[in-house]
Amino acid sequence: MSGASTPVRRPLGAEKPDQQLLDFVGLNLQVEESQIVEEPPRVSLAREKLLEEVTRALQIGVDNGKKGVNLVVIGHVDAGKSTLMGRMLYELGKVEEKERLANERASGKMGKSSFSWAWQMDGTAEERQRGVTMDIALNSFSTPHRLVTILDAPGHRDFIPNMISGASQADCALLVVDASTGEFEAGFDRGGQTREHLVLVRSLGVSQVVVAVNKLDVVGWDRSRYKEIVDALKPFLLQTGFQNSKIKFAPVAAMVGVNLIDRDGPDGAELRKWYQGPTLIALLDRLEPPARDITSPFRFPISNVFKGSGSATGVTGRVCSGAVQTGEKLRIVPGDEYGIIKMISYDGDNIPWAAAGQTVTLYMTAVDPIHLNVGSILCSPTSVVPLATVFTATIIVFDITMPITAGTSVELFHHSQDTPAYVSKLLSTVDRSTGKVKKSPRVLTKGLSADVQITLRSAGGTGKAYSVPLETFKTNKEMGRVLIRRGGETIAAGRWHFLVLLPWPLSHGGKRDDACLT
Ligand SMILES: Nc1nc2c(ncn2[C@@H]2O[C@H](COP(=O)(O)OP(=O)(O)OP(=O)(O)O)[C@@H](O)[C@H]2O)c(=O)[nH]1
Repeated sequence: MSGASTPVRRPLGAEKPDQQLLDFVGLNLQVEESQIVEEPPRVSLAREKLLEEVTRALQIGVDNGKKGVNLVVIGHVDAGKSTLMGRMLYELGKVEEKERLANERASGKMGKSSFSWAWQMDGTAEERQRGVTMDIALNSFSTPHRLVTILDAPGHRDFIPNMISGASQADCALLVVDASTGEFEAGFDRGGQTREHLVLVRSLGVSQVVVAVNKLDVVGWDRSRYKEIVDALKPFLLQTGFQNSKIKFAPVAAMVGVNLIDRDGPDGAELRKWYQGPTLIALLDRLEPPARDITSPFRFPISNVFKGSGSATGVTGRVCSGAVQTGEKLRIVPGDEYGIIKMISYDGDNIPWAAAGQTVTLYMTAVDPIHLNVGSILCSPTSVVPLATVFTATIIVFDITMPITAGTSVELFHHSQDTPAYVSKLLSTVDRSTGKVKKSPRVLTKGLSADVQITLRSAGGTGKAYSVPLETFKTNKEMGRVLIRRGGETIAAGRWHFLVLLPWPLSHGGKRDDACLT
């Protein structure tokens, strides 16, 4: 089973290296970390009290009443996603002038000065050398009413698995399109990532989208070009399932910082002649916070793992459901291991608890880091997420050219995990316009809705089938969504309905969701 992404470069709230440990290294007196026995922290609130406090805090919001939202930044390769985010962080005072100058100098030295803003987000040497984002970059900023966690996704089709991992942690999407001649079309045509990203995020439950029509400086702030792009995108967005009221557009130029925070100054003069609408930041400030399922059992799919200080291991992800506090013991699925939360970090601050909808880092102790993997789920020990190897799902087939038949090999994406599988049975199709059901179809073609059975393949040479921690859509929406890919192309999105569970002891605590059969 392969993890979709590499360790996060800049985890929210990542700690500085432990100075005491560094001193020991310097003196050649380093003690084995396993010898340092730390007393794990204890929980401070009873469960009812914790839920009361979480409910109250979420109602009033954090940091002077700000509500948190998770925003995935999507779009075709080179649309300007990282530049937009880098520039926005600077305009919002999240990037020091000296850091900006350092990026400008260093990118200039490499002959890549046009990427100097993107360097704020694209932190690895390889990304900077190639001028492409490869993995999800995490960052955050505040608007007057929102605390926005941003997940800057790669645009290149080779890195779609990383993009899926980012999108599955998001509540809203910021789509960046390149307005320059021919470039919008290249991204929007079949095979471009504009369409694919939009379909993917919508299938993963994202229902709000803000579109930044970028690089308008390149086309001389041509109003008709802006309108042409809005007119082309709007019907597609509606068709993909976004509601009209949840779609917003803003004309911008990320590179020169026009209409991000304001459009004052000479660079914004042309735009001011024909645009009086909101700035990009004003649109982001109105994003609706997600519905938070804090009373369901705790579920936390791990999207990144890194070494924290001392004996703790940092795991980053978005809480799908429930709430936890420091000192709580969590079960790691798959496997039989438990760990204890030593510390919780949100937007760089240590916080006492984390709840559904928040992207946080949990520093886990009392567990060997070998058991903490990208794609694993941390969950409440009293309500363990079941493991499944065969299940049925209702899928919507995307715009494919080669039909799906029984036996088709696929890659199954669930949060940050991709697993080899195959479509073992075609159960039925439903005509989406007439509602007519057809049993046992022979093939599935584009646009169909179908019930299929999916079986995970066996792990290379072991003969033992893979299993994934999942729940039916009815039990937990965020744990019940799946994307199906074949040969680097996303061919369908689905919802789990029925799990054939692994026998005890592999699936401790799991229950058949027979209600979903009806
Ligand atoms: N003229 C102009 N160029 C821009 C603007 N925004 C971005 N660019 C340029 O477009 C190129 C690509 O920008 P990136 O920010 O790396 O694009 P990206 O979408 O993050 O790319 P990937 O993440 O690799 O898909 C860079 O050379 C930027 O300088 C803009 O508003 N105007």
